[in-house]
Amino acid sequence: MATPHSAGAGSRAAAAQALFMVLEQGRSLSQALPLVTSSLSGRDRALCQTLCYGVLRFLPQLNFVISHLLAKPLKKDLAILHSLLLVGTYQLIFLRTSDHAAISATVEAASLLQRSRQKGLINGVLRNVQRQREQLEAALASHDELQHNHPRWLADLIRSHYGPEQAEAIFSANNQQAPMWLRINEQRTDRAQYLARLAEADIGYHDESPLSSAIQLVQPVDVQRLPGFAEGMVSVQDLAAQHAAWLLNAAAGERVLDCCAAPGGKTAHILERQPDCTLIAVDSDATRLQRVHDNLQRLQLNAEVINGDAMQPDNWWNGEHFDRILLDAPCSATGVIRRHPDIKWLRRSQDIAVLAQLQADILDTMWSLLKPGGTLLYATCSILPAENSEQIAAFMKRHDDARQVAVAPTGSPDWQWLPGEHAGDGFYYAKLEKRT
Ligand SMILES: C[S@@+](CC[C@H](N)C(=O)[O-])C[C@H]1O[C@@H](n2cnc3c(N)ncnc32)[C@H](O)[C@@H]1O
Repeated sequence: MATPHSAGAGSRAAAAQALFMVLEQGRSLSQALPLVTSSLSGRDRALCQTLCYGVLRFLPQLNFVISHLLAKPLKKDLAILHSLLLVGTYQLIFLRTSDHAAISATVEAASLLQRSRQKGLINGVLRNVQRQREQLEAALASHDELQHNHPRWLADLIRSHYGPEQAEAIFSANNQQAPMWLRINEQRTDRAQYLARLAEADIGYHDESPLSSAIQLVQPVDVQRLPGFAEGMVSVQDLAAQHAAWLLNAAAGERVLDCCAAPGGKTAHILERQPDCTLIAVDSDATRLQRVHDNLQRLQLNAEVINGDAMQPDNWWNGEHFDRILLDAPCSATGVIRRHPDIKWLRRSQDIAVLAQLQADILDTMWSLLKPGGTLLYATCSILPAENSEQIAAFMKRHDDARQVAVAPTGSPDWQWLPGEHAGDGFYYAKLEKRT
């Protein structure tokens, strides 16, 4: 990574590099960002992150503007400059950074990216964005299909299931910055005490919450600023995700399996709610499992953590059936696009059927590990019916020993939570009981 030599140029160059990795190499933004920001100051790192999230939220509109202003598309070997133009255009149209700062730092970033010869091109396009801003904004507003900023296949899928009005609300929620939700460790503190500590630390919060454990902050803050974070008083976890442990409702003395557990947000919450159960946490990704260990250690909780494939239980299961199983299945993550806007551009339409098959296979395997009378909670952070309601309907047809139990406050047997609802992420829950 080049070192910054003009105010803010480093953050623009790093953002272009991260976007290149996402858009051209198919890496996730959370993998790409640490690779390009290590030499940046805290402020530049934050700006780089803002630029990447913003560009990925509004990519189709930014591409429209750039294609309007370039005589012909850039050659493949100049793709990094396309990313840099996205960064510059985003600042001028969406961030309203001062034009001078946005243009000069972005042009300077071309040198950091070893593309000094193309500084004139970057400068020319960005000056045209500046000059033609009003016409460009009017052109953007007149294109209906550019408004949602989602890939066509995903927009069509969401519209076909939810209808045009609800689809618009989903698109809009997906393109907004997600709020920060805290989960207090109710073994160590209670809501009133922790709210008082937040007030002392001058961290703003919203009073209302559907769960005693969940607190929505007014503004995201660095976790290190959260009172008692290092001592395990509190974790960061979305409101919708916090419902998993409440719905699973493990009792003292029960054997509980958290399948697909990493990085361990729900594992820890199950234990915070019920420290006297025997909890086994399984995940096939050894790297992500390290975070389960870290979380449990920070929160001073105990679980048996196993690196194993959910579909090969013979390799890790001792044959004792479980009273409760949480299956937080691998999924399209279409419910958490507001936290991971790269999902829109990394996911392909053909992935959905593959994921649905994987979920069905894991679900069937987990069902065989459940005691008669036991409960399995199926969860995804998806909003697509193929992974959710249709998945469970197909499961019910395959298993005549299964019964669906009310899971939503409405008494409904499944719960599709949409992004932005109660300020939470998009999530799905279904609770299945095994007949005795
Ligand atoms: C949605 S994430 C789980 C999030 C986690 N429950 C939490 O709350 O922090 C899905 C997880 O499934 C794991 N996974 C995918 N395929 C698996 C398999 N065949 N066996 C076990 N784990 C698997 C992935 O490694 C990933 O960590």
